[in-house]
Amino acid sequence: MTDLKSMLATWAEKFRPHAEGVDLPPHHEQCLGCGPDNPHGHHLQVRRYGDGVVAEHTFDNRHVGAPGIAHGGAVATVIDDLYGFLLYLVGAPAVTRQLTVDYRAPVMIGTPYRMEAGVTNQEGRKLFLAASLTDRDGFLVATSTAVFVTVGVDHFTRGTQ
Ligand SMILES: CCCCCCCCCC(=O)SCCNC(=O)CCNC(=O)[C@H](O)C(C)(C)COP(=O)(O)OP(=O)(O)OC[C@H]1O[C@@H](n2cnc3c(N)ncnc32)[C@H](O)[C@@H]1OP(=O)(O)O
Repeated sequence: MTDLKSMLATWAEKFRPHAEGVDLPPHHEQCLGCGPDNPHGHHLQVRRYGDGVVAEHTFDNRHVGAPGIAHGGAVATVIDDLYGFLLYLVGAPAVTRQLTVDYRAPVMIGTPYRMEAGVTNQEGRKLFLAASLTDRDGFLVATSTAVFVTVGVDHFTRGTQ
């Protein structure tokens, strides 16, 4: 279980400007999307790309739904986590309030995809986000939108005592 205090201790290093092209730090070691120590996780590696973020990702047999095809929930998980890296650029923690995925074509197991995400609008605490998943030929296989709402540290401490 990730210790909340140690996660918070890393925030100053995370929620700050990051250089273009450099790997962004995982949310925490056990994060389902990006944690390097989670054996069930996706181990997503994400870089800053202009005002957005980008990742190359390949789903494996742990994430299969229909034979040979990534489970839609696994795809949504990775997109949701990709959005979480935009928060470093925004400079504030936030959580997913709404997530939509338009599955335009099957996401194949063992096939590398490029994922991009960016902030389309910000209104008060609301962050409006968008993402896409394309194959090596640039064919669009999925698009997504999300609303994240910024929260204070108390959001993460609630229910942990
Ligand atoms: C940071 C380190 C970790 C990062 C990891 C990132 C990757 C993973 C991301 C996740 O998986 S997060 C986990 C899944 N999400 C949650 O557990 C969130 C559960 N929901 C909540 O805790 C609350 O609903 C939430 C904190 C999001 C909002 O509750 P609040 O009571 O603080 O706010 P409120 O409901 O009043 O909404 C705030 C504003 O957003 C607006 N809003 C809410 N839902 C909306 C929506 N769907 N569309 C547009 N606007 C929306 C709402 O109208 C309002 O606008 P105004 O401020 O203008 O009045």
